[in-house]
Amino acid sequence: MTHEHLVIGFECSYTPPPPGDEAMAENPFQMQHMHWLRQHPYSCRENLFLSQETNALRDELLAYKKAGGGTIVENTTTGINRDLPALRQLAKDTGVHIIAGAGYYIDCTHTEATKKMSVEKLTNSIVNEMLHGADGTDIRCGVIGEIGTGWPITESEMKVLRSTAHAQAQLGCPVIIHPGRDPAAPAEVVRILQENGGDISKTVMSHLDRTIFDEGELLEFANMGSYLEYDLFGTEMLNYPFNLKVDMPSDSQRVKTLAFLVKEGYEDKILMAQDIHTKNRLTKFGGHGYSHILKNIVPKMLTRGITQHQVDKILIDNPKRWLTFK
Ligand SMILES: CCC(=O)NCCS(=O)(=O)O
Repeated sequence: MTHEHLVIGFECSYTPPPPGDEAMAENPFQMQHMHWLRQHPYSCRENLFLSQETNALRDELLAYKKAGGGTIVENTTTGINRDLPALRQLAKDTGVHIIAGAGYYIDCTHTEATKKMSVEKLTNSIVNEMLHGADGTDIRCGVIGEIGTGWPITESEMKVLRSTAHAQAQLGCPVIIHPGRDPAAPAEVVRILQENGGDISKTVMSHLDRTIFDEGELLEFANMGSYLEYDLFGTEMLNYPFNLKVDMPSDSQRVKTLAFLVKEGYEDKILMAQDIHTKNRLTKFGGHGYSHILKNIVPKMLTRGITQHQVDKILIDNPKRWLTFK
């Protein structure tokens, strides 16, 4: 899985509940609220602290391993409460390889100190997280990202993008991007990375499921050469609170889009994940858990014209190639 979170505090994305449901914001987390939480995952404060569920996460990772999973890229960057010692402990306890992410999430999580940093300083901080260790530990990150960008891209996000490209040019390492919620956002980020010496063939564009809907626009973007990541498998909701104009696709629609991209020749560029970042998605609380793709989505893909060989490319070969330093 190339885009997951295990230990994350996502309070930056808190969104007030719809009128009439205000009390849900502070309600303790309860099983009887699970349907509501699936529809409004960012409107109950307690749901945003996946980091409180270390024991459940250990069980999740053991179940993931049993389902055939070997590695998880954990994309929690500075701003959303990265906890590298906790990740190291989870990896030791379960034998699942966990690859941590370097760099910074979206603008609203940048501190004043981060906003004041020059591109050179930001580059050095990212390179340091990759080569020597992050957050005062000796734990080195294995990818840059998820690097957070909004729409429009802010000045501070622009500096982080430029420093990401400079760090990638130095290290030959994998990069993963969280684009803004506009169909034009992914291409704009790719252009900025390219102009600053980034390697697009080693860059993942995340969250395409909620970003590009038109097939022509998708092919145009695919042609720019990044990996194309569909990473919200398991998330089905009526009203997507971060952009009410967007209809969040179902898992069946996601599989249809993957089959389309495979038919168009992009099987070497597709990546998949579940981007779990709230508590309600854990199996402990009746959610789909980290094994959803392996257990439920792969069998569906095989019934929709995607071969086992192509599934292996998407789940094994493509992640391996992306994660290998040049
Ligand atoms: C930290 C998790 C994250 O950024 N997830 C993306 C959610 S969405 O923007 O695709 O809704």
